[in-house]
Amino acid sequence: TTGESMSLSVEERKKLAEEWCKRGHGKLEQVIVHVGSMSVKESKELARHAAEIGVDGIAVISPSFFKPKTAGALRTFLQEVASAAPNLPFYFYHLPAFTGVNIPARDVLEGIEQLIPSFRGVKFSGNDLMDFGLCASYSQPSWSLLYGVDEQLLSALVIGANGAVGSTYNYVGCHIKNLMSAFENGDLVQAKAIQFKLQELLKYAVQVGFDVGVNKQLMSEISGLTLGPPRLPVEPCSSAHAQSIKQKLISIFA
Ligand SMILES: CC(=O)N[C@@H]([C@@H](O)[C@H](O)[C@H](O)CO)[C@@H](O)CC(=O)C(=O)O
Repeated sequence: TTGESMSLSVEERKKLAEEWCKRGHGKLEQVIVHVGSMSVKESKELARHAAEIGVDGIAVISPSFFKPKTAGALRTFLQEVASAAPNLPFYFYHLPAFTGVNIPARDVLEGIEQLIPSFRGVKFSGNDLMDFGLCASYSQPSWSLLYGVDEQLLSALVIGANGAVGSTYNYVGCHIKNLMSAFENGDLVQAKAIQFKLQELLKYAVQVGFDVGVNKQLMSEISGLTLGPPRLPVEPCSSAHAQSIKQKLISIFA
């Protein structure tokens, strides 16, 4: 997922983007690199680098230390970053739970297509489905509306999401693909059944403790790949903790 890139150094971020491009070639439909940062200068450097290595798009989260006070200020920040890679599809990444920036995404979109000709959509990771609906009705046909609250995906699909990016899709991705296909085929009974399963899993995970460190350990336990510990201040999660969530997942999605 994207948010974790904020804990990496610029050099690490560049290296990671290069590896994703290299290893994703022929396997992934698209590689979209997050280039947001507290420093607009650093963001522009990452955007230029992303263009050089041939990514398919870039996404940007709002700075969160000195927060933009208005939608206009945030748009100007995004415009400045986009100008460093004007030919790359550009996405605004709305992640209020982590940034603490609660400016409605719809306000950020106002007139953005004039300011950023490469603008191609939003990754919307907020809970506010009215704001998401307003983004969907403002959206242009060529834009992607990627929804990022996994437990609410079906509601967002109804309102206009045409894609999904979320942390749990690292291990329930195949079920979520089925949810999306069921929705496209008008099979709401099946779509709801899958959404309810994911909600049940997340209810359990939140009860026992669920954060980025837990999610990372869970990804390791499920994939069998050693992914390493999270970076401080995120605390590592024990194997036993992740295993209990894995067992729940197996029993729910069996
Ligand atoms: C606030 C948050 O962590 N949102 C997640 C969701 O995938 C979330 O983990 C999931 O819906 C469970 O609540 C993603 O949208 C964001 C994310 O994974 C990231 O970029 O780090």
